[in-house]
Amino acid sequence: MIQLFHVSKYYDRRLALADVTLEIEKGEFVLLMGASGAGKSTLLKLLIGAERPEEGQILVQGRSLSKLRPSEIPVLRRKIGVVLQDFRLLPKKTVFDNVSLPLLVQGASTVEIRRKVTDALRSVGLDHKKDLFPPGLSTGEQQRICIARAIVNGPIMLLADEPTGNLDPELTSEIIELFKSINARGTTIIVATHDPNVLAQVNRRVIILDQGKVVSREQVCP
Ligand SMILES: Nc1ncnc2c1ncn2[C@@H]1O[C@H](COP(=O)(O)OP(=O)(O)OP(=O)(O)O)[C@@H](O)[C@H]1O
Repeated sequence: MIQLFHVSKYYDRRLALADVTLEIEKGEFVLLMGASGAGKSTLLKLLIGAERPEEGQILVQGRSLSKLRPSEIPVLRRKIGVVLQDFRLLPKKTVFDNVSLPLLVQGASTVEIRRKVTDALRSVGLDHKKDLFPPGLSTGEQQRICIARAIVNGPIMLLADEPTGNLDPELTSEIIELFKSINARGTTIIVATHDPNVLAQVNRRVIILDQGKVVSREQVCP
């Protein structure tokens, strides 16, 4: 699904990722851990084509990202759902409209939008809140809406950057359970976090970054 070969990324002359080589299989649920500044977000940005490496090669489904034409980047993005710590929901749009945004951008039909948004909202258990506005929802619910928005396109992989950063341990558990159920349906999931609560609940492979280098890529437990 994802292969990185000797990938290095610099911001100006500052090294953010150093000679990273790793592989993530289809259907894996991987945690990306490391201290602040270790390079977790940078790695996720490289995978969605938001940043480009100065050295090395990144393949997603066997295709080299460096060989994608600019017009192909949006096609790649459609295959990848992204969940961030700060929700970035539009406060004046309903839950339904927020989740439908990625489909609207692609010019999906009204019928397709209704079907896919309803499915995504059901997956996160919030279809009954579709007509509400984000400020009227709890923090955990807002994060679940973000997850619905990220999966509405049926992505091949879901990348989450500190998705539980604003949540208490109970809500963190809810979100992790949701990721597990999405992963069980076949979506590859990569979660960047330094939250030990996430590590405690996700007994899967952990890739640890330290100052831009991969220092461990253990299979913690199947
Ligand atoms: N746009 C940028 N311009 C310059 N330097 C950057 C930029 N983005 C990240 N960096 C630097 O690159 C390094 C890696 O940052 P990155 O955000 O990937 O780390 P992180 O592990 O995600 O950290 P955090 O957990 O705090 O989000 C850091 O030294 C950071 O200061």
